[in-house]
Amino acid sequence: MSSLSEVRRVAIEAVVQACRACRSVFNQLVTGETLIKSDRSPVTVADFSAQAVVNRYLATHFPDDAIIGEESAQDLRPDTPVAHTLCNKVLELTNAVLPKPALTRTQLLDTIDWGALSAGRSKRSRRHWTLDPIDGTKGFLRGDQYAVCLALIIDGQVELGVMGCPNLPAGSTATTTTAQDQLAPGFLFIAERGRGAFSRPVESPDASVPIQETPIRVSGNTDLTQAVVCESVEAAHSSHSDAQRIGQLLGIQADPFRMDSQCKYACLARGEADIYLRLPTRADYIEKIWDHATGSLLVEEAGGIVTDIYGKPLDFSVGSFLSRNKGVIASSAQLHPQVLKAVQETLNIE
Ligand SMILES: Nc1ncnc2c1ncn2[C@@H]1O[C@H](COP(=O)(O)O)[C@@H](OP(=O)(O)O)[C@H]1O
Ligand SMILES: [Mg+2]
Ligand SMILES: [Mg+2]
Ligand SMILES: [Mg+2]
Repeated sequence: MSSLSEVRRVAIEAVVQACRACRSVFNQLVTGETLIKSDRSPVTVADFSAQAVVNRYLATHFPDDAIIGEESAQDLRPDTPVAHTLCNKVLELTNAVLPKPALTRTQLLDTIDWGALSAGRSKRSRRHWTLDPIDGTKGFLRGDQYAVCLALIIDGQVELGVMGCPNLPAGSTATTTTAQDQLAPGFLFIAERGRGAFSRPVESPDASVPIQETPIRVSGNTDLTQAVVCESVEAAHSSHSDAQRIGQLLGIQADPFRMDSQCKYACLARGEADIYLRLPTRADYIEKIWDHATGSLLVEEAGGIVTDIYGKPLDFSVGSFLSRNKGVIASSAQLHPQVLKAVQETLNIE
């Protein structure tokens, strides 16, 4: 079994290289490089490539570990010109960042599907990874925020989280990304259970200078009137109207800070926002583990609390879905009881 420091090192390297693949595609994404999945959500060549990159690192270093990743290679496998073009683009992007030897087409497809192809392992193993190769694909397509999110789960608990946020500026709650932000290195966040949460640039502007990690903490603000609430840009992912009513009840003055992806958890963890609300828009939607595993550990290790709208901790022990939870409320430990009370009053939860 590898040491935790080796696991941490590989996870960081995998996320850094996946961020590199995402960045390289962003400025050149053209029609035909995005697909609409059966649930009507988008997926791009960068999502596939980032999943291939991270899975390749994990499969090479930890061949016995199971992986639950968001994407599947199903749409790249058909013997059609569209699938071939897409697959070739993913292959080019992936091989540009992975160490040699280059993957073949078949190896690429099997690497993307590594988690599913080796699913038997997850039943036997106490530990598995979960990966969202691009969380916030809609943000990525708009040129706004997105995050490459990798987490290690052992016995149903998230033990390690690494989040790459290539477009995230330093300490600004601006919702749109400037051309300058896209040129900056962005931020990478690391959380280890019991060992704290840290921030560093995704890459060093100067390869000869070692990258420094800085510990991060949630905000110490206890004045709700001054609190900043963050929520999804997409109203379909979190109810903006319920959040507005909750904000009024709490006396919050500022407009919500809307941002795509788990960058919201990162902004909370580094004290830039005070509250993250993810309020159900449909009774039948169940959150996926890869949308929350990394971000929730980051906030907890930065001193915050993450629960669902019932006040229950997120339960990562039941497969790919957070089927025992509904919505998310995250904030500093001081603010959480008041926020939870306001959420429950507004949503008529007994
Ligand atoms: N009805 C819904 N409610 C909550 N989350 C949803 C949703 N439909 C899709 N999502 C998830 O919302 C994620 C993006 O979150 P956010 O709005 O915070 O950026 C998507 O991740 P991907 O972008 O990885 O597909 C997707 O999994
Ligand atoms: Mg998606
Ligand atoms: Mg996601
Ligand atoms: Mg995704």
